[in-house]
Amino acid sequence: MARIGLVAHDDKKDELAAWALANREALSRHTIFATGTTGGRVMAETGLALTRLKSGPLGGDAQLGAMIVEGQLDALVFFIDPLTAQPHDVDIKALIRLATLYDTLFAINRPTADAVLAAI
Ligand SMILES: O=C(CO)COP(=O)(O)O
Repeated sequence: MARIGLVAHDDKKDELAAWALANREALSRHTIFATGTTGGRVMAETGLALTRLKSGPLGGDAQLGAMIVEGQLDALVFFIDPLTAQPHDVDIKALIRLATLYDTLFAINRPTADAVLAAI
C-alpha cells in the first residue's frame, strides 16, 4: 500500500477524475491524499475514500510538499495545466521542486500516472 497525492489544475480536473475512475480498483488499495477541489471531484465521481487537504491556492500544494519532506508521500500524480497562469505558481514550483529533490515517483499526465500506478 502506497500513499499517493492527487492534484489537478482546473482544466485538467476532468482528465484526472476520468483517470481515477478508470483506475478505481487499483487506487482503492492505496491511501490517497488530494488538494481540496481535486479531492472533492475524485470522491464524488469515484466514491474513493481520501483525505482532502486545503485547496491548492490556499496551501494544498504546500501541504503535499511538506508531506514529501516528512517522508509521508510515496507518489504524486499532478496534472498541471501549462497554458493557464496560476496565482499560486510559487507553491506549484515548490511542490515540483520538493518532489524532484526527494526522488518522489511523480506523474504529470495520464500515461505517466498509469506507469506510476503499475509500479507501486
Ligand atoms: O491548484 C491546485 C494545484 O496547484 C489544485 O488545487 P485544487 O484541487 O483545490 O483545485
